Amino acid sequence: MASGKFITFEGIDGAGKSTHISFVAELLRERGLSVVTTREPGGTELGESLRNLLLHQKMHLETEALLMFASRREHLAQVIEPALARGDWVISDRFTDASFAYQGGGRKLSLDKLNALEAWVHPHLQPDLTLLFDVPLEVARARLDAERTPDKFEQEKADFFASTRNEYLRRAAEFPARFRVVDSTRPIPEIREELRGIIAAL
Ligand SMILES: Nc1ncnc2c1ncn2[C@@H]1O[C@H](COP(=O)(O)OP(=O)(O)OP(=O)(O)O)[C@@H](O)[C@H]1O
Ligand SMILES: Cc1cn([C@H]2C[C@H](O)[C@@H](COP(=O)(O)O)O2)c(=O)[nH]c1=O
Repeated sequence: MASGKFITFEGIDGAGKSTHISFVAELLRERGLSVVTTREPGGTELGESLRNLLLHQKMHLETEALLMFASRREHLAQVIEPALARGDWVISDRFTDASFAYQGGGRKLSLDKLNALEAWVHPHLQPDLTLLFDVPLEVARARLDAERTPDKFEQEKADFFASTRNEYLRRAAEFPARFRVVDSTRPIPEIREELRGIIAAL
């Protein structure tokens, strides 16, 4: 049996990543693949409870990072690892790059601590492909403002998102074999064409 692959979607809030998840899942299903879509923080019953705390309650930045990785540990054990072992493909709306970008870049938690948590929680697993939906802050903010009541992260100021975006781009440059940076300022159909090409190449 062909082994499944692990694809993650990343970007600052409002970049447009969630818009494309069902499209990519459908592209894979059209090829006869079994696909699991999930998200972080969340993806399990415990993870969704942690998500509610993480998105709405103020906490120390290290508590925030630890809870992100606690949610991830449960997610890996209950959802991601069993799916990959079955040969399914897994698409996750955010994974560990978000911790580096938000807790590391945005909140300035040391990268050493994040590297240690990553090495503890998933020493041997990395996504096969990470799609980074990249937009300037103003574009992301305008998309969010049009939409919903902001959560704890979405209420952060522009410099937080500038640092978050920079850390995402820094990681994309550090791991070019895994990342594809998608210019998400373009119209949705244009982005979909690019995604079609990326998935075909995978
Ligand atoms: N390329 C695009 N052009 C115009 N609008 C877009 C584009 N992509 C997404 N949008 C719109 O922007 C809004 C935010 O998109 P989406 O929910 O996909 O963002 P997101 O990156 O997943 O945000 P979050 O991480 O906060 O959930 C939605 O209203 C969506 O329809
Ligand atoms: C996995 C993860 C997420 N976050 C932040 C990023 C977003 O602001 C929220 C999740 O909301 P979304 O609508 O699903 O994008 O959580 C984070 O700070 N650190 C993480 O590891």
